Amino acid sequence: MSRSTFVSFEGIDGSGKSTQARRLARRLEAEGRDVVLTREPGGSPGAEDIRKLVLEGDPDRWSAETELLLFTAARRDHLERTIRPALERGAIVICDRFADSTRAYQGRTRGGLGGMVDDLHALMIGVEPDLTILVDMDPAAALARAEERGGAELRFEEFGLTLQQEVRGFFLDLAKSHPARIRVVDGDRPPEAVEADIARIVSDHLERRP
Ligand SMILES: Nc1ncnc2c1ncn2[C@@H]1O[C@H](COP(=O)(O)OP(=O)(O)OP(=O)(O)O)[C@@H](O)[C@H]1O
Ligand SMILES: Cc1cn([C@H]2C[C@H](O)[C@@H](COP(=O)(O)O)O2)c(=O)[nH]c1=O
Repeated sequence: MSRSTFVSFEGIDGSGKSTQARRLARRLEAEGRDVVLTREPGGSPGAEDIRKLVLEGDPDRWSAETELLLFTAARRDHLERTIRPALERGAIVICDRFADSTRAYQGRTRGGLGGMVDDLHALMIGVEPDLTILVDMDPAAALARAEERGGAELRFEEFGLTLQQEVRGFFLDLAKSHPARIRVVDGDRPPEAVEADIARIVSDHLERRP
């Protein structure tokens, strides 16, 4: 019987995904569980190289289609080298962004390549998280946080608030159509309060898994 679980975090830039993914990993490790904390794009040596190609430098370097292929190539390598081996040994994988980010950014708001995103996912990835935590918050507040943090991704600046609002709306719609997998958490609260909600959702999920 497999005890593996695949949890992803999604949300707009600056919403607190990485903070909460780290907190969840620490909490589960403290319970003595085997946890792999990873991220996308990235999470394997090859995928981290692709991350640099796609996120750094001139944002117009790649067409929308090429960018989609790069994100998909990174995910395939990440899946083969990090996610699948961890799940096969029964670990809990916590991934900061996964395929819902491609659906949002390349599929809708940036690339408008929805059909191609779905086809490539079916052909090359074929895996969905068991549970997705959508950290939801107002984009203006998230931008203020990211600016305070410093070193905000170039992509965030390029997108601007209108696009982040669209991404937020897309994620919320996706959550409505996948209520069993995607759980929405209000990210605009102190980190401890957000963490407590996520801990409750994850521990319910772990108790109920087959
Ligand atoms: N609940 C919170 N309240 C206030 N500040 C927060 C909260 N959660 C995270 N932060 C701070 O906001 C900034 C962005 O957080 P974080 O990097 O976790 O977001 P993210 O969603 O992973 O961002 P990105 O997608 O841009 O990488 C960091 O400086 C972090 O310390
Ligand atoms: C996985 C994935 C990510 N993106 C975008 C979303 C963000 O703007 C950056 C990643 O930055 P983060 O600080 O690591 O959150 O990349 C995307 O457009 N498509 C994807 O599939």
